[in-house]
Amino acid sequence: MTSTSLDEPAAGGPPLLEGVGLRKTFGQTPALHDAALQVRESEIVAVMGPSGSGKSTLLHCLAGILLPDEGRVTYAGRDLRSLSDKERSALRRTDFGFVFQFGQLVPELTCLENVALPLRLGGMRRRQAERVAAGWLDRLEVSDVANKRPGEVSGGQGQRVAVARALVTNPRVIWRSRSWWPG
Ligand SMILES: Nc1ncnc2c1ncn2[C@@H]1O[C@H](COP(=O)(O)OP(=O)(O)OP(=O)(O)O)[C@@H](O)[C@H]1O
Repeated sequence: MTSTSLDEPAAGGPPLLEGVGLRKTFGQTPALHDAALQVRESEIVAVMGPSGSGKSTLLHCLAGILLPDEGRVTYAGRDLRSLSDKERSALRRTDFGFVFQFGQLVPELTCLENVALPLRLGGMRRRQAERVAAGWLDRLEVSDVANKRPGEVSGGQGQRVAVARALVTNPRVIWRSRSWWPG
């Protein structure tokens, strides 16, 4: 598994997000072995590697979704392990935008409600949250599916709705998880 910076990182300054010495094992299966990654403000990074090499596990540890067995993750100078579950959830809601590989949208909600969900969870009123969400659906060119449920839209439309939901809170870190495909 390797990481590549896709642009010139902002010069100097500490990394916004850093993982050091990360290890994670699921039962007998080692997923991460001494993994490390640094991301600076405004930097775009691709993590590449074969299926099962630990990319999702790495991203989940860096985002505080999973706690590594060993190692440290620091975001904006704060060690994620020092935060409570509630604080880590709040951080994910406000600072991280995630586009998952599968099953990311809530099937019972319309696409508009899915995009508005992070804002609603943050306490925004429905009408305002849906107005902001509608703006993102428009930017992603999927306004026409706003009132459909995820099961009624194409795979590409669903991915765009998921991207809109990841961006709706203006997060500082955006994750896009997708399997590497050889060839
Ligand atoms: N919840 C889990 N329980 C048990 N094993 C797991 C779990 N999640 C991941 N693994 C195992 O950990 C290893 C790394 O998985 P991970 O999902 O991080 O790989 P990946 O590089 O993201 O794969 P892909 O490109 O196929 O999505 C694999 O061997 C996988 O089977």
